[in-house]
Amino acid sequence: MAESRSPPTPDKDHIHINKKPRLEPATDSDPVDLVPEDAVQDNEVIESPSVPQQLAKSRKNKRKQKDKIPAIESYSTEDVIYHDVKALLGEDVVAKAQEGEADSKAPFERQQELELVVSALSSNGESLSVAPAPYPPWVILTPFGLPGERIRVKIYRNARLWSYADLLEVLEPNVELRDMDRVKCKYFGKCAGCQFQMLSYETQLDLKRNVVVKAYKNFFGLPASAVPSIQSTIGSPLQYNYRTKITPHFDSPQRDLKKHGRPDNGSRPDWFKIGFNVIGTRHTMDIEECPIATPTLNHALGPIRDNIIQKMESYKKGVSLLLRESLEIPEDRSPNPLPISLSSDASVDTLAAETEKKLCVTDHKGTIRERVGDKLFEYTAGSFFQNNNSVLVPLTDYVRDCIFPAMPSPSTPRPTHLVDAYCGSGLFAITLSPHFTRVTGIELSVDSIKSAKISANLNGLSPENHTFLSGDAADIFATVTEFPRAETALIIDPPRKGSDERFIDQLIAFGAGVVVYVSCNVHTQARDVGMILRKSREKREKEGGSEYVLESVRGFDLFPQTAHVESVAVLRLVDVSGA
Ligand SMILES: C[S@@+](CC[C@H](N)C(=O)[O-])C[C@H]1O[C@@H](n2cnc3c(N)ncnc32)[C@H](O)[C@@H]1O
Repeated sequence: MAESRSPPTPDKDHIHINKKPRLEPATDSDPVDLVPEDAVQDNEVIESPSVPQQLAKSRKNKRKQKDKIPAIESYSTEDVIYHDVKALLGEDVVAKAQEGEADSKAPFERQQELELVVSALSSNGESLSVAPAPYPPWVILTPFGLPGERIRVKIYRNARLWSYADLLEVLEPNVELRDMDRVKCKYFGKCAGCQFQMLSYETQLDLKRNVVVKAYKNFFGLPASAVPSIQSTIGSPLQYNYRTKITPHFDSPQRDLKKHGRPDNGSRPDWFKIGFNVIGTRHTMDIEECPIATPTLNHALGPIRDNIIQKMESYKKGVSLLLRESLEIPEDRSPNPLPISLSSDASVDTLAAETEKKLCVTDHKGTIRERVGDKLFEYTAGSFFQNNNSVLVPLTDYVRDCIFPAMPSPSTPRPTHLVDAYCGSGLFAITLSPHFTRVTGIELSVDSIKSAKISANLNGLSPENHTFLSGDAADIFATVTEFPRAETALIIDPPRKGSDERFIDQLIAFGAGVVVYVSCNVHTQARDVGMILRKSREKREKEGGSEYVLESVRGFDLFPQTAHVESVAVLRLVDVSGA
């Protein structure tokens, strides 16, 4: 899951919002080649020149564009798109285009309008369409299009081998996939938060499975035979009203206040927008409610917005707000009593959880209390915690079941010790603690480690058997030398960039019996899992003994209605000598 584990959601944190460039979709790094938004009017009608005219015109800009298009960083969003584009155009075609440097010669002008037929969806959720003849091999990425649909788009940026476009119109919808009656949000199609509201939930889960399949195909680095069949994606119990944290933002109102003043009746002027980004841009759109956020947050949003509008003059800079749901914390800080009906029936749990009083915390330093099954967590509002509470019991139960399979092989020892690397506020360490005699977690954020210790105490876990250390994940191995290695389960849950070689080298040297790798970025997960398997084999070939095998990989849906997928990979140390 992520340093900010969030997928490309409405709440991309930024405090000062002065520039308004175009954004690359779902990028991990800073956007590049940004077009000043003011230059592009959404409803501007551009007359399309003929194809030869367009090609001639674009030649003029070729050199300029090439200089501006940066190299693709491995495992970045662009790298993921590049692999999707390669699959669509064909490796040979791409190699040829790269040889002749045709990959940087975009055949389109910005703002050019085109009609396209969508071929596939990218791993980031945009539609992919191949430019029709006589254009050279080129792909156009457009949000909200679906495979098989005929769409009208407007190009807004060119990259190597592909261009980004806005969707203007769906000319022929794919009625098997698209049902606009499913859409619950009036901002859908413009807001950057959700991509999939028009799809059935089953289709969303299938698409996410496909993202995992492609990630292990493109980024694993070992033969496909080392990857078991990717299992179906496990869904979220709540598919709307699940987000327990949102961060709407607004720009500094000062310039517009000077220019336009404000309405006498104190209402919000049209130019002052409090909300999330318009897709593909850093323009803020005004959002009064967000159907994927919890009712508590939506309820709080209205008064928070009203208050900001009243005090508008006092904001000298843009602000990123924080709205985070919390259980009410008793004055004596005692644990909240368990809901009456915690049971194996998830719907009953949901009802029970709904009976607990919730409130919205807006102070980054405020304390959040959250329940996951029968465990309580306390953490600082501004620090990392998963944003979909409804899926946390299924997720932690699933990780538990992977560690303790229903039918373990007789030669596999039962884990008794748990190491939770990148533990955050101790989600896995604390929820799984009843199944282990010793638990230890490590985490870079001192604040989160403090929270993990507080939460351990809140749940009555003894500090002797439950230790939490702040530091780099790789340092954990030196502190657990007395843990029985074959009986140790290791959970890894790094940020989006994945783990690193130093950690993986020590993981291999330590040799925990089972490793569960949870990740909000399946592409870096695939890379790291490939590295673990390769290094483990090298060690076994040199020293003998056991080697890790990849037992299972499956997606988890932490963010319904968006293209984001969490992935859980399970590796077990097995004696392969007889194999
Ligand atoms: C995706 S979060 C997972 C947290 C936790 N497992 C959970 O689910 O709540 C990743 C965590 O890794 C931490 N982190 C990042 N780099 C790290 C490192 N080198 N060593 C230890 N922790 C790190 C971040 O602070 C963050 O809390």
